[in-house]
Amino acid sequence: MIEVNNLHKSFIDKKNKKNTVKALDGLSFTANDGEITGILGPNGAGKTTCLRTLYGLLCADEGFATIDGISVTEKPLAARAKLGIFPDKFGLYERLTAYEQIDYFASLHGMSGQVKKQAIEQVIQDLDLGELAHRKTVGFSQGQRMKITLAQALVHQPQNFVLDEPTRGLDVMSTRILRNHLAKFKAKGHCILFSSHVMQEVAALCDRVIIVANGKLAAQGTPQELCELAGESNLEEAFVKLIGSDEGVAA
Ligand SMILES: Nc1ncnc2c1ncn2[C@@H]1O[C@H](COP(=O)(O)OP(=O)(O)OP(=O)(O)O)[C@@H](O)[C@H]1O
Repeated sequence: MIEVNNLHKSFIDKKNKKNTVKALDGLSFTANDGEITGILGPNGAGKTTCLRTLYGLLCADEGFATIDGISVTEKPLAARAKLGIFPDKFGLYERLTAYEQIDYFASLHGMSGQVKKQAIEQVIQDLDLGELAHRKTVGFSQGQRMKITLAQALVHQPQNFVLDEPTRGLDVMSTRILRNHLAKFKAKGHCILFSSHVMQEVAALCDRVIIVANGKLAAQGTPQELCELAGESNLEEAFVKLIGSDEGVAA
């Protein structure tokens, strides 16, 4: 379970240090086990800032976040051990093979010996990476890169999984593979939190949707509840009504 409580984060404009940008302004929500929770918001709403705070890349000015009850600031390593991360920007070490890349991340999570070997083989099998496993990752397609990133996020079998716009740049087949995996993790009782501004994806996948605008919670509920709340028949119209603008909306 992931809990975000009253998160505040401002950035100082590097050119004009008197200017600050408020990225998070008291954001709170919970993402439960056995559910896919979507963070939906227009460009600049604070989605990535929130997720970066969860995985310890940013430190909130105020408020706190916990992963399975563990504070991400007080016990960052213990919190990270419970978390698989699919970040907004991902790179592969192109001199390594896919297997070596996954192995490296498994080692970073403290795995070793036979346990590590079995975990790598399991994730390679689960994500159908057999043919790619011993190729160097240089030249991998976007979908292949996505799968390796997914494998390195999952190799330590985390209970919670955070993804920042995971389907960007993916074709239909890769998007379907990713969606199927998210549905499988959900069925096994994992907590999945992902950000998006693609309405169809959120409506199709999410049990609950957190709508963020200007760094705050604008509304939350099932896609159906949000439509009812806004008095609209589809999530896109409901979203526009609930945030009071159509800026940054992707259909
Ligand atoms: N390192 C930074 N320095 C300055 N401003 C930042 C920084 N990171 C984020 N911001 C600002 O904080 C606000 C929230 O940005 P964030 O990337 O969290 O939004 P987002 O909801 O993920 O947007 P998008 O959908 O466009 O990816 C924006 O105004 C952004 O310009």
